[in-house]
Amino acid sequence: MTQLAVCAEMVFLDRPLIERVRALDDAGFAAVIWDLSKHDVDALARSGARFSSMTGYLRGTLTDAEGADELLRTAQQATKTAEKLNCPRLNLHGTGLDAQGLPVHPSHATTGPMWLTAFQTLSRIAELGQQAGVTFMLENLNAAVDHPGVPFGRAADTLALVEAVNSPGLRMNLDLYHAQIGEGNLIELTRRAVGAGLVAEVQVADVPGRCEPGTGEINYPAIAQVLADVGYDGSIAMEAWASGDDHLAIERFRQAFAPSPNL
Ligand SMILES: O=C(O)C(=O)CO
Repeated sequence: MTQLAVCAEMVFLDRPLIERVRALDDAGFAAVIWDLSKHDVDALARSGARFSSMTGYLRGTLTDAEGADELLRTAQQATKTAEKLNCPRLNLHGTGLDAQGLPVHPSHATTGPMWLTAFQTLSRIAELGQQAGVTFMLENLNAAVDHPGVPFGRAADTLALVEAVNSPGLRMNLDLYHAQIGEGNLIELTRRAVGAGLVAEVQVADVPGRCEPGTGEINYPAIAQVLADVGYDGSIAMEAWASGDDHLAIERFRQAFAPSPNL
C-alpha cells in the first residue's frame, strides 16, 4: 500500500529531530532522514517512528574506482543503520554532497568512462542491497538551483542507469521538484519511470521555493492521478520546507495525494 512520508530535516525545525519524527508519526507519516552520522540512531530507533528512507552512504562517488570502493564501504555501514531503524530504502546521489548540498566531486561533463564506472558501481550497490534486504535508490537532482555540478542529476540519466542495472536492489528515487527544474514534462516522466516499476520513492515539493505541494507551478493532483493510474504502491515523500505553518504544510501534502485509491 502507498505510504506517505515527510522529510524530517525540513519541517518542525524549531524542535530536535527526535521530536520531529514523533510528530510526523503522530500525524500518520513515516519520516525521511538525511545524514545519519549526525543523528542519535539508537534514540531514533527507540522513538517508535516509521522511516521511509535515509541517506545510504557517508562518502564516495559513482565514477572512479577509489570513490566507488568508499561508496560501497559506507553503504555497507548504512545498511546496518537501516536495519536498526527498520528503514527499507537507502538513497544515493551521483557523488557525495557537502553540508550546502554541493557535490564533493563536481563534474560539469559526464564522460563515457564515468558512465561505465557508474554502471559498475551501481551494480555492486544493487547486489549489496539484495544481500541486505534493502533497496538502494539513485535520486535525480537539479544542477540549476540546488546542486550545481552534480553528475547524473538529470532524471533521464538516473533512470537510464537504474534501468541498465535492472535489479530489485537498485531503484530510482524520482524527485519531482528536481525534475521540474531540470527537465519538466513531469507527467510523462512519472508515467514512464513509475509505470516501468523502476521507482521506489517519489519525492515532492513545489517550484519555485521548494515548499509543500500547492505553493507553486506543479500540478500535483494530476501527478497523483498518474500514480493511481499506473498502480503505484511505493512511498510518496514530501521533501519540502513548510511555506508557513508546519501542520498546514503536511496536511496540504496529504490532501494533494488523497485522491489516490491506493491510499
Ligand atoms: O536535495 C535533495 O533532494 C537531497 O536529497 C539532498 O540530500
